[in-house]
Amino acid sequence: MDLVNHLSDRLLFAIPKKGRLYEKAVSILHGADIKFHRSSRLDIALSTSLPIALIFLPAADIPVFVGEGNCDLGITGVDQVRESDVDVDLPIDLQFGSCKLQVQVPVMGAYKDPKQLIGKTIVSSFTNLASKYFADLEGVPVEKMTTKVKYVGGSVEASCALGIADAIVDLVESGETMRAAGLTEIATVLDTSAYLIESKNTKSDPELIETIKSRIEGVMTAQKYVYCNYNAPESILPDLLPITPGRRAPTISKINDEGWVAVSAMIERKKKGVTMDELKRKGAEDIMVFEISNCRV
Ligand SMILES: Nc1ncnc2c1ncn2[C@@H]1O[C@H](COP(=O)(O)OP(=O)(O)OP(=O)(O)O)[C@@H](O)[C@H]1O
Ligand SMILES: O=P(O)(O)OC[C@H]1O[C@H](OP(=O)(O)OP(=O)(O)O)[C@H](O)[C@@H]1O
Repeated sequence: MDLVNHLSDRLLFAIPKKGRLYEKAVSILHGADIKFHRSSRLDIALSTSLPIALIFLPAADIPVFVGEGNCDLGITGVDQVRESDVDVDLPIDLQFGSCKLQVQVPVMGAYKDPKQLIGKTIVSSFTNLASKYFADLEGVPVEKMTTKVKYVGGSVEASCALGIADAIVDLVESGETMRAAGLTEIATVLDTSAYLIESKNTKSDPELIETIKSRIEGVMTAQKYVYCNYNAPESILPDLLPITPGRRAPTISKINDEGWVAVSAMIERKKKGVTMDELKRKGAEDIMVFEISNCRV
């Protein structure tokens, strides 16, 4: 099939083809009802529900494709955007892929402060960010700094033990990889998470871009909130409504029981246990919580 000929009037959306961001990025597409079928080994998939072509690319290449306008939208880590130094918009924090880019040194070694690494050798997959960090520490432009920054594409954490680095700059989430390699962090270069990124040079239909963004925002909201419903005597509503104020306001409905009402409101998922406890304590009954599979707010 000549896929490229089908792309001209489609919005191009770059998605990580593998690695840490792949599954969650695809689950956001599903949540946003962007349907597609990806044939095995094919890096382009046409959406069957919207005029979108999904382009599966390495997370590290996505900022450049979006920055140069080859793709209209993308999903990747802020770390990759900053490393590529491209000018793109970052409209939505997708609330996954959170980690820190950190300076790491051998636990038993002499280095306790990043300034002690000036003039030493640093290994990283993020050579631009690492270079800028150490140039700032030295107070000179990157071209004039004495610290050497070398590129390694993977297993960066082995570099100190192998004797090719005094320190590394690498991503840390749980810290397991770092600790297993006998390293500890002494500074943070960047906090990162996955974002929807948007080209500043897109020629795609602005309405379609707004639709996609609004759907993805809906997925984010559906993940953040659950729907809470309870019955209560109308007389105690002043005690209960401050616990469930809703995003805009709670819905209050009459029920077929004199003096009683039903209340429903979106509540924050992470507070649902505490919210239900408090409602019960203050006199609410029949308290139920439902998943929100999707929404527009
Ligand atoms: N341990 C982690 N926890 C959370 N997010 C991470 C972690 N490691 C990487 N990321 C995020 O995922 C992005 C892609 O990292 P990943 O290691 O999956 O890269 P990859 O090179 O595309 O895949 P692979 O390592 O399989 O070759 C990173 O730029 C970062 O934003
Ligand atoms: O703090 P942790 O939870 O251990 O995560 C950190 C590790 O995750 C990433 O690598 P990944 O496992 O994706 O493989 P890679 O080294 O091949 O990039 C990163 O490069 C670290 O090595």
